[in-house]
Amino acid sequence: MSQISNKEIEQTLRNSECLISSIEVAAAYERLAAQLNLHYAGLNPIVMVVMNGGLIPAGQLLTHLTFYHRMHYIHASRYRDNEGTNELSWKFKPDVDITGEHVLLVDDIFDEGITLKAIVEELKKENPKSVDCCVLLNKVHDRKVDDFKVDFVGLDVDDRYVYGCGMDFHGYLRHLPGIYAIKEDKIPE
Ligand SMILES: O=P(O)(O)OC[C@H]1O[C@H](OP(=O)(O)OP(=O)(O)O)[C@H](O)[C@@H]1O
Ligand code: HPA
Repeated sequence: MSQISNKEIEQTLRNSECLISSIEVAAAYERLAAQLNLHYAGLNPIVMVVMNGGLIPAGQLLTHLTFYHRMHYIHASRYRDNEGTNELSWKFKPDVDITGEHVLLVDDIFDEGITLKAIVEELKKENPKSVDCCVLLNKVHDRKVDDFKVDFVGLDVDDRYVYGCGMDFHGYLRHLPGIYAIKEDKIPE
């Protein structure tokens, strides 16, 4: 992803509105961690971070976990092929044997679900004991992939392009501690 100027980023921040505050996000991590702590108590799972977006949610969640776990990462991204269909491009497949293991995927957002559905399908080929998905955000719309649901959701978010908490605006602003979107009247035509 190519660089954009600091001026453009500052303009973006001025045109942004906060949809979910850092306080609400922090509370969501605590709620999610409480659910995960109940579910995984004694199960000794592998927590697999879906890079890049899952990095910050996982980092925040992991400090609240009370069950023993190992941490790995996976890197896959959606792209549109020449036919306009969504494909998943693998950048890093985990180099860990997950056969017979409980696996918890952690990502930032469940949008259409293309990414997590494809990752889960791929991981299931290795016969893990379980594969579950935890996301900070669920984007609310009716364009989800068929026959797939995530298991642990922090918060619902409106059907807008959002950034912060791991999610990027042209590769930037993943570090923002709340969830932001461009103000409706500032979205370019
Ligand atoms: O539910 P979906 O419609 O599949 O979209 C969600 C996925 O898209 C984003 O990743 P992206 O491929 O943009 O890469 P990134 O993690 O590097 O931002 C996000 O981090 C999720 O993994
Ligand atoms: O709204 C979004 N923001 C950032 N990355 C994303 N990937 C899917 N949806 C989004």
